[in-house]
Amino acid sequence: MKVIIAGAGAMGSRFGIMLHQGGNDVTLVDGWPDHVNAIRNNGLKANLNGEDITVNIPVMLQSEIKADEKADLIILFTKSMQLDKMLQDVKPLISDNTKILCLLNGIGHEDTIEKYIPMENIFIGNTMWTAGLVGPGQVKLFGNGSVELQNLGQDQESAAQDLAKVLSDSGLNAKYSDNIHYSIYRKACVNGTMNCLCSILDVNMAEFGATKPAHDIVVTVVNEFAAVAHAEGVDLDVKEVVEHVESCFDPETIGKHYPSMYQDLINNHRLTEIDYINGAVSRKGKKYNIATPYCDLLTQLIHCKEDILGAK
Ligand SMILES: NC(=O)C1=CN([C@@H]2O[C@H](COP(=O)(O)OP(=O)(O)OC[C@H]3O[C@@H](n4cnc5c(N)ncnc54)[C@H](OP(=O)(O)O)[C@@H]3O)[C@@H](O)[C@H]2O)C=CC1
Ligand SMILES: CC(C)(CO)C(=O)C(=O)O
Repeated sequence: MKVIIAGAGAMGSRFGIMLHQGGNDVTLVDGWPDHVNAIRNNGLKANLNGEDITVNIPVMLQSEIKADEKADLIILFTKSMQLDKMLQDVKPLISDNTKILCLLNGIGHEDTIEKYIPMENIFIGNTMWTAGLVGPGQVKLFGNGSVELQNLGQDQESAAQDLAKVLSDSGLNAKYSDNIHYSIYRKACVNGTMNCLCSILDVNMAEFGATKPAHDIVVTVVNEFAAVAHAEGVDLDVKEVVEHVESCFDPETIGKHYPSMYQDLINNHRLTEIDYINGAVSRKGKKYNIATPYCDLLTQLIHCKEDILGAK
């Protein structure tokens, strides 16, 4: 299958490597010249569960995209803020049959994708895989993960099942979800707690989980997400979601991971996706007249930290 990874940072590199190793014809597309040049000149270097590997995968800058080769599948892995621009740039690679899979963290990306792609070709989901960008052309990948996905268009369930199989055949452990909006809110609860709190407190997920107030904070934030989700017709099982969030504390699984927001803000002084996670819940709370004080404060604290660190 001809797969384009649109946004080949940490996660795009992980999916690119695994799909390439699984026998797919993968091309990476990214907007960061140093990263693209490093991969082109030296291969994509990864520390995969402790083993150093180099993988040679074709790579191009968004500005180098040509219309001569159409993709079967485009996996979107930009940061939320870059999604619209990436969709505009990959247009030449899209035919009537090209499927688009969005696995970004955050809520509401389908509103952006629908502007460019017909509904029957859109598939959305989320992932518990992790990845870290060490520097241009270099990633660190450890632990296990999973993917959940579903079709947005009607009558596309079998296409979504096929897509899950393509990912699973490459070890990505993907499942069809019959209620992807539930799964997306459930994952957003993980990001709405772990990403901002680890960044503010300067800790990894296991270290946050070991603090006494961690459980109460997680419960309060998840309840705010659940209230807003309910107003949108998605009924979260709060107890189950809290358990899912707290499973990330385990140092034997992904507890030692510093969430992607930490990597952006603390390591690289880059702007964060907070407005698509807790910030989205705050905005929706205002729309539905639901109080979301923890999400409001966490969003503002992350914006304070972006200002303090001069994030760009
Ligand atoms: N990392 C993780 O463990 C996980 C991340 N996610 C989600 O996946 C999506 C992609 O995240 P992730 O792979 O972490 O994103 P990355 O920050 O690693 O990469 C995203 C893009 O940011 C740009 N970029 C990153 N670092 C630099 C830098 N130092 N200098 C210049 N440009 C840079 C590059 O694009 P450009 O130059 O075009 O701006 C890159 O394609 C997000 O929605 C994230 O929340 C989901 C699960 C886990
Ligand atoms: C790994 C995980 C689940 C942590 O919140 C994540 O999605 C991220 O790092 O953004």
